[in-house]
Amino acid sequence: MKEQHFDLIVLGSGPAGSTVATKAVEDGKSVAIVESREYGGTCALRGCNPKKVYANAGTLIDQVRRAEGKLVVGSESIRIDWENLLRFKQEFTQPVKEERESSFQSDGIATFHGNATFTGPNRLSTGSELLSASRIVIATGATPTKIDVPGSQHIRTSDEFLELAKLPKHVVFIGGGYISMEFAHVVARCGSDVTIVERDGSVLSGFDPDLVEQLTQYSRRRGIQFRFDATMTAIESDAGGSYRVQFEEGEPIECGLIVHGAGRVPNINSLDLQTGGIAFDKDGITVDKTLRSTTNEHVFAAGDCAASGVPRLTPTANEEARILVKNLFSDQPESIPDYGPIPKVAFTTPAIAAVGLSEKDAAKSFDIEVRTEDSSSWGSVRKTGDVVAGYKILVDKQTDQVVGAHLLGPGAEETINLFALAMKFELSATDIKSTLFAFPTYSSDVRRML
Ligand SMILES: Cc1cc2nc3c(=O)[nH]c(=O)nc-3n(C[C@H](O)[C@H](O)[C@H](O)COP(=O)(O)OP(=O)(O)OC[C@H]3O[C@@H](n4cnc5c(N)ncnc54)[C@H](O)[C@@H]3O)c2cc1C
Ligand SMILES: NC(=O)c1ccc[n+]([C@@H]2O[C@H](COP(=O)([O-])OP(=O)(O)OC[C@H]3O[C@@H](n4cnc5c(N)ncnc54)[C@H](O)[C@@H]3O)[C@@H](O)[C@H]2O)c1
Repeated sequence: MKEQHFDLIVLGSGPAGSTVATKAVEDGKSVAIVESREYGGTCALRGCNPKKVYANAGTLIDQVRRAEGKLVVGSESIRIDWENLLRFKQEFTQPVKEERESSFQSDGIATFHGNATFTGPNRLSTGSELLSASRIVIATGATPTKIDVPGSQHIRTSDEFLELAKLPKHVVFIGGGYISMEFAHVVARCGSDVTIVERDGSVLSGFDPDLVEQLTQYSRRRGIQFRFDATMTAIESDAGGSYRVQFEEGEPIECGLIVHGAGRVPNINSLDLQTGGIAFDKDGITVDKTLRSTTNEHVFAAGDCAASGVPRLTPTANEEARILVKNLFSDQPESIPDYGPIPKVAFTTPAIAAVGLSEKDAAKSFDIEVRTEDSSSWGSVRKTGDVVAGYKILVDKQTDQVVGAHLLGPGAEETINLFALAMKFELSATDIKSTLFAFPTYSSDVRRML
């Protein structure tokens, strides 16, 4: 088989890989991209975007039901039609699958299909082609962590959940992180029973514990059940298509579907990194600050598969790709990602959001003032019907700067970006409070929070 040579080969066509390939070809490099599944990556096909279609349905139903007898009447007849929702979601994902590869090709990028594996420090096989390049970027994303219990083959991934044609009567989510909480809020609004099984004592560990507790109570009122401190021991299936989840302690749970929400790990196992001389550990490909492999000068990594120490999210993948392109062909790579404070949002209904330090970490480094309140009774929130809301803003007393912002409630997913902006550009709490915001909006509540 004849080997094809390029200036750059990119592995993976998610946010990180796509940005790198497109920018490098604009800079006049010969570029190839290899994708093992459909072109488009997780965010566009199996993550952020399709997930948000589902979350929007949950939020819409919730808004209408909460507004019953106040803003609207007759909401009892409104429901989510799962098959219809699936079709609507496919309107967003289907064109990506079809258009992304042809868009690369029209940009002059050579596209390959297959699971890339290293056959040398700068050589790869796609299974049917041999490729080499002076630079290789690994952007292969993340994959669900292995759950090691008998019967684990019955656990469906989030990819499969997003393609589900019919929603069963009872869904169990394993793990209480982003994926489970976001999907559970939709499933509950569809009228199915939902149980979240979490090995720790609470859900959403990256968010403010007090706001998480408020959200957990509210989720219970919306029909979501929680099984905390749970150790799953086995999954049994019966011929009728139902499952029984067994635990070390407590009653088993019968259900029609079990979904994986127990975390994702770098998707690097099938790359044969040893043959490529590329160091890695459980956090992913070992990279220096410029995102170059610490052991192979031809190789860089970005996004979910790189051990860059930041949350595995689309904005961080994009930032890494932007920086990595500057370093790829430089004799002395020196650009480093400017992540700034990274906002995080779980798209539950309502959303929970955070940026900057947690209260615990902030108290270690600063003399902080904690401004916090249950804001469920504030006018902006009450106008939408009965819902939960709260905030916790951490202000450094010495500089008057916000070092952490934590929000729960309607609009939290948007308002958190104001705090990210203010923190990145070191505005003081007084600066933010002195800014006029359009009223009545959720963001105008920020002045009251400060
Ligand atoms: C259900 C879900 C919801 C999410 N929601 C959000 C959200 O709301 N906001 C947010 O910021 N983030 C969200 N994320 C995370 C976000 O999707 C990822 O952080 C982001 O996609 C990472 O981009 P990436 O380019 O590193 O990897 P990916 O987008 O995962 O792309 C990697 C690509 O590499 C391909 N690949 C893998 N191995 C090989 C190989 N050996 N050879 C060739 N190709 C290979 C894969 O098929 C894939 O297409 C969500 C994730 C999931 C699963
Ligand atoms: N809105 C968003 O930005 C968003 C949404 C979805 C996914 N994501 C990304 O995808 C990643 C994966 O999401 P996720 O929800 O799978 O993971 P997660 O890391 O958010 O949460 C995993 C949870 O599962 C628990 N757990 C692990 N093993 C378990 C077991 N055997 N039994 C019971 N509980 C167990 C953990 O204690 C943890 O609470 C996220 O970390 C994030 O990077 C982001």
